[in-house]
Amino acid sequence: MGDLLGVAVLGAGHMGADHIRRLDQVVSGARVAAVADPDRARAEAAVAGLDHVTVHTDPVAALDAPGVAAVLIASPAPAHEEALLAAFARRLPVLCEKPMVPDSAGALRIMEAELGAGRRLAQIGFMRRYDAEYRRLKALLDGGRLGRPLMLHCTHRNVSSPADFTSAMLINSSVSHEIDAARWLLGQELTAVTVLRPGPSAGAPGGLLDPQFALFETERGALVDVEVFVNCGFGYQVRCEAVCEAGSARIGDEHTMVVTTRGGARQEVAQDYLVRFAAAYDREVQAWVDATRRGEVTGPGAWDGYAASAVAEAGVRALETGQRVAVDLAPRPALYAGR
Ligand SMILES: NC(=O)C1=CN([C@@H]2O[C@H](COP(=O)(O)OP(=O)(O)OC[C@H]3O[C@@H](n4cnc5c(N)ncnc54)[C@H](O)[C@@H]3O)[C@@H](O)[C@H]2O)C=CC1
Ligand SMILES: O=C1[C@@H](O)[C@H](O)[C@@H](O)[C@H](O)[C@H]1O
Repeated sequence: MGDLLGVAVLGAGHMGADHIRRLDQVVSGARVAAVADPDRARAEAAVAGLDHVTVHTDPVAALDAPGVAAVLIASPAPAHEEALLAAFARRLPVLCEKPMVPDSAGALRIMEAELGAGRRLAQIGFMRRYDAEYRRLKALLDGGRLGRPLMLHCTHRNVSSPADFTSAMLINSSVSHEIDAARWLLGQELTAVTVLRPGPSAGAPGGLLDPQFALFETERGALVDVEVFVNCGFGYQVRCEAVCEAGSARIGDEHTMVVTTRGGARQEVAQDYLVRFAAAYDREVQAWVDATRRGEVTGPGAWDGYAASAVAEAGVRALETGQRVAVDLAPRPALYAGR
């Protein structure tokens, strides 16, 4: 047990509990050493049957628990900044669920703290970079066979949204995935955003502006559009089509079983991200554990978390004002060069 990476998991809700199961049963080289959740019963339930795990209601106490050498943050986004800063103060490497923080000022504080630590410590949970389909698309675009990418058409649908979901969260929680994926796929920063919305769906909880349609501009003239619809009621659908000068490529069509019976065929549709992206989360956490054990950070980092927060913040302003909003990105520190 001594040579396994001891991980403190902060937050034992949907993602935290799933990551605890993953660390315990799927990933090699790590173990859950501590868990923290203000809801103690939830934390205890998430680690039931695991040995040598301490349970805390205070996340900072979990960082100081015996055997903790790394941290996985799966608390709600407003709690991420405090947890990241506490981890950095202890030089603990972190895998932090997206969004890194909800606002760009908080994201700048995170980068400053990491720069103060003198080395990269944080990986942000943009798991699409570990999804097999997204990786194929990235390799195809990088290979140049399709020519210069002109547009990405993206769809992001959830069956339903959590009770506390706000109209801003369609952008800074849900679309944060497309913001990161577009930056990564195109190798470009996003420079401006416009958000339109049809009349809300009858399926949207009162007051929620759902669906929305975001249009991003990039630094080298590409366009990225995203339909986000978090109470569509019928399926978890995440699609992306790249349209390039010499061809197009599309990922995310249902990749599940097709059952044909007399007179018709029926195709399954995933109902949530834990199913659609199960393998991506597995690869993401294994890659993080492996890199952490080597003393490295190889995945999307604090710069990517910052860029996503800054673009999302502009997107929320675009939603609220109905205007096109330019993204104001700080200069990229040398620590994050080339990523
Ligand atoms: N990568 C992905 O596809 C997904 C990422 N997420 C992200 O994961 C994070 C958690 O989301 P969910 O698990 O869906 O939320 P959740 O609401 O199911 O669970 C959050 C848990 O954190 C606990 N908590 C609240 N404050 C805390 C604190 N200060 N320290 C420790 N725990 C605290 C809550 O009691 C709750 O048990 C969010 O950042 C969210 O954006 C969520 C869903 C999918
Ligand atoms: O990250 C996620 C959630 O937080 C978000 O609320 C969902 O819209 C996304 O599909 C899921 O991947």
